[in-house]
Amino acid sequence: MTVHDQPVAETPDPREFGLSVLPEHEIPSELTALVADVRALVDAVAHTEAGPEDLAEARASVAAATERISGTRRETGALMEQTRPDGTAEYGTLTNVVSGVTNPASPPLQLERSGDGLRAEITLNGVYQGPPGLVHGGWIAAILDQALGGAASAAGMPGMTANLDVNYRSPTPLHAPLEVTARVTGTERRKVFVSGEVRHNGTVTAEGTALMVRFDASG
Ligand SMILES: CCCCCCCCCCCCCCCC(=O)SCCNC(=O)CCNC(=O)[C@H](O)C(C)(C)COP(=O)(O)OP(=O)(O)OC[C@H]1O[C@@H](n2cnc3c(N)ncnc32)[C@H](O)[C@@H]1OP(=O)(O)O
Repeated sequence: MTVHDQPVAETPDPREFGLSVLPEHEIPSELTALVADVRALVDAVAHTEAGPEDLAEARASVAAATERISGTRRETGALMEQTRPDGTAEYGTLTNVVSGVTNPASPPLQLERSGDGLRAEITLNGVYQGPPGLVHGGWIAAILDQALGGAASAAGMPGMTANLDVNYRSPTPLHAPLEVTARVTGTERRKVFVSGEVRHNGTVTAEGTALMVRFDASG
C-alpha cells in the first residue's frame, strides 16, 4: 500500500462523467432559507405537543406550501459546484442526505479542508435521535461515510464506498457540538484508504475506516 503523501490534487470535473452540475451561486437564497425553515419544521413536528386544532391548521399550511413548490423538480443526482478559496472547484451532490444544501433532511455536515484532510463542526438535534438523548448510530456511520468519501474526493480521488467500518467508543450526545475529521491514509491502484473520527469535547465517540474505490475514468 502506498502512503498518501501527495499534494492536494484537483477533483475531476463530474461533467466528464456525464453528470449535471449546478454552480452554487445559481441556487436562490430563498431556497436555502426555505430549507432552513423546513429543518426547523421537522424538529417542531417531531417534538410538538400542540393540540388537534393547531395540528390540523399546520397540516393544511404545509399541504398548501407543498402544492405551491411542486410544479417543477430538479433532476435527481445533480451536483453542486463550489469554488474553493484557491480558485479550484469542489463538487457535492445537491440533495446528499448528509451534506446536501437543498436537502432539509441533511443536518447539514459542512466539511472544510484542514491539515491533512477535512474537518467539520456539527450539532445534531432530536431529529437524529437513536437512544434517548443520543445520536443514532446509523447517522454517525452516515456522517463518517460522508467525511471519509469527502476526504478521498478532496484529495482528487472521488469514488464509491466499498467498505465502511465504524467503532462506537462512547455515546454521542444530541444538542452538543461535535467535531468530525477525516483523511486519506493510503492508496493502491483504484483503492483509496481513509480514516476519520467523531469527537465530543475532544473525546472520540466514534471512529471509522473505509475503502473508497475511485471512479473509473476509462469508462
Ligand atoms: C467524478 C466526480 C464526482 C464528484 C462527486 C463528488 C462527491 C464528493 C463527496 C463524496 C462523498 C460521498 C460519501 C458517500 C459515499 C457513498 O455512500 S457511496 C454509496 C455506497 N456504496 C455503493 O453503493 C458501492 C456499491 N459497490 C460498487 O458499486 C462496486 O462494488 C465498487 C465499490 C464501485 C467497486 O466495483 P468496481 O469499480 O468494479 O471495482 P473492482 O474492480 O471490483 O474493485 C477495485 C478494487 O477494489 C477492491 N474491492 C472492491 N470492493 C471491495 C470490498 N467490498 N472490500 C474490499 N476490497 C474491495 C477489489 O478487490 C479491487 O482491488 P485490487 O484488485 O485493485 O486489489
